[in-house]
Amino acid sequence: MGRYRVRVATGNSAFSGSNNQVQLWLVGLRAEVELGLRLRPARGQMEDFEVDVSEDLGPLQFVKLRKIHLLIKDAWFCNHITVWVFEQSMEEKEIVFPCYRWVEGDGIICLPETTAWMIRNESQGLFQKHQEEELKARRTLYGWVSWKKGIPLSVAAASEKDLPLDARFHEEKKVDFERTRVVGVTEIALKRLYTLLSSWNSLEDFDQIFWGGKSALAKRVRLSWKDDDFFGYQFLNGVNPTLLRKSSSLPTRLVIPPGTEDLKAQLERKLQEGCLFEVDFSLLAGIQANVIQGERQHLAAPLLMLKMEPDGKLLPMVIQLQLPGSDSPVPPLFLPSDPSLTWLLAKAWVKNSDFQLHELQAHLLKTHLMAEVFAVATMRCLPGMHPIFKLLIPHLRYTLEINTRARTKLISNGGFFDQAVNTGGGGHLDVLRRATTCLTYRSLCPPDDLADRGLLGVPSAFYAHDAVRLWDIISRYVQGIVQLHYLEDEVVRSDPELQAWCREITEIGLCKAQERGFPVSFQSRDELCHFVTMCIFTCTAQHSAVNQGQLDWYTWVPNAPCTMRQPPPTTKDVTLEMVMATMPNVHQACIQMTISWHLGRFQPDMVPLGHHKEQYFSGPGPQAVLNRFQEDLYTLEREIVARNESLDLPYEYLKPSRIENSITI
Ligand SMILES: CCCCC/C=C\C[C@@H](/C=C/C=C\CCCCCCC(=O)O)OO
Ligand SMILES: [Fe+2]
Repeated sequence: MGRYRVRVATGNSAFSGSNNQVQLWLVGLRAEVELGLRLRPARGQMEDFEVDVSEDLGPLQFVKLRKIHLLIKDAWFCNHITVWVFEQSMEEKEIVFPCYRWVEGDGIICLPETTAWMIRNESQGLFQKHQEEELKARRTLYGWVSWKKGIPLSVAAASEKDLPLDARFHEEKKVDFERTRVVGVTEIALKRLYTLLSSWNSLEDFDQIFWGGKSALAKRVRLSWKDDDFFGYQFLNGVNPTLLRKSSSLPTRLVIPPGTEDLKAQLERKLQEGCLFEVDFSLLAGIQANVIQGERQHLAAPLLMLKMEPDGKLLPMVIQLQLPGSDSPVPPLFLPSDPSLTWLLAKAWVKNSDFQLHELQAHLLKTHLMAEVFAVATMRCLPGMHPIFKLLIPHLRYTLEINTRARTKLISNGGFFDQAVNTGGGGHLDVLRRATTCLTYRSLCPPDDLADRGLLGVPSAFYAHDAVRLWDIISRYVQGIVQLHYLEDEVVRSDPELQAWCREITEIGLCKAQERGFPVSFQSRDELCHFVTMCIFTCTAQHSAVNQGQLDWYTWVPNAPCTMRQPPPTTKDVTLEMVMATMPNVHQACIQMTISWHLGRFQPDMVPLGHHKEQYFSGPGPQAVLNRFQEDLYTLEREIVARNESLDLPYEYLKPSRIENSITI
């Protein structure tokens, strides 16, 4: 018996309130009581009321709530319920029941109090029963589907409308997203009209559709894209810093034609000096090129060799556009000393190939589709009271919807890839399949990946430096939360939901990825922390590193052409007509610019890394860990700002304030 003050907190997004009435119960260890209230929750409001309860409820474990609709069903977004208990001769005690979900229909929802997971073993199985019922319902809502064979599984939803309400964009996000789509489609139409009667026979003609440049760096790209150091820089710190690797030997595919022995000597010297680097696009070899509006597009599978200069500049040394084969046993090598248009076209072929692997492998597969697997497995295996659910859920916001939209608008039949990309028309799916077969656990963990690629400690590798710093900061955050809940390794080993989650990701979502180093169980807190750090890094920092740069590096189309309309050159006499006949046409270029802006622009409702408002945990321990996380991020922010001040090209994509807390675009 005692007096209780109850606070009902409603979400702040549009339509979060409800005209339906809400009924509440308090459930204690010894009894439960219906509070007899009928409140209509209002958007953004916290509504308090007090009740005297005659029964001895015992320690509160759940709040139960039900929305009652007479005529119209009106979903309610409940943030949380907080209860203060005033009992005789005891000081007031605050108990929080997090929700952060839509309450639909008229079923009863059970909210466990935030520390429930810690006391679940002593509480007569009440929590166990709740967890089982919750997961049973979640497994119905969140199903797996194989969208295309050979790539990670996805959520079972033909379009975003089929997703559960809790996985949908909130109103503000949806309105902004749809508005941007309309703006983009309108811009394409206007540019088509504007260029109908104009010439398209010089590289400067791309200016006709480059309206003002969507960013300062995009304007710089337009001015400097032809420069070799600017070209090389992008493989270190551009929109795709994931392919560059330090050479440990001359690649076997690099067949040196007779008469170019001095090139071989230069390469070997750079190799000995430890400053030879390479980017190999062999993954594209043999991929079927797209046919766009009846016009066959073309693909290459380049190898690019670069040298790291003492001043940190990365300069291209040689480009081989095709793998040696029966029809071309010694493919021509293109050099900086070639005629300027020839060398420019060879570099353009490299950047077109980089566009394919960036968007399909680095961006879509290694961030979006990985995050989707984490999201579906989390919803299917971890109950809301589980500490790893609470740790991860803020980093999974909106990902299922943005990925579902990508499947219906970008990589679908008739989508962006089919309309304007030379791997479109099905080749893009083969690239995804090939990339999936070489998707290792190590490649998703920067300390391992960058060590394997020889990029640790390279002074001008700013992505590499910032990625390792962020990894360490996120790792400390994850360890802080894990150590509060798993006091020894045995607790990890004996957590059935956690082990099921691990298996669901590796064996189901990633289709038996244990062969590629992914774990099928966690034997220690360290193993758990490493994996969860990878999850959060992938959903935040890594996506930021490969998404934001689309706006800066892809809106000046010649710098990263989305398609190539003529075969790669096989001789050195390249004309401007050949270059313009190869580059994307006006329509394709307009589509590329619009999509790059749509995906790379700053999201108005973005939540910066570590600054989500939802409080899934409570008590001083988790709050102290989160506070330390935010402090570490702010320290890194200041470090990056200071470093960037001395750079001609600041590297901004891993500034914590620019990293979104989840993949939402
Ligand atoms: C530029 C190619 C991107 C390839 C896919 C990589 C990552 C997925 C992407 C998500 C996009 C999701 C939806 C975009 C839909 C835009 C459609 C606009 C035009 C239209 O409506 O037809 O990550 O950002
Ligand atoms: Fe993205």
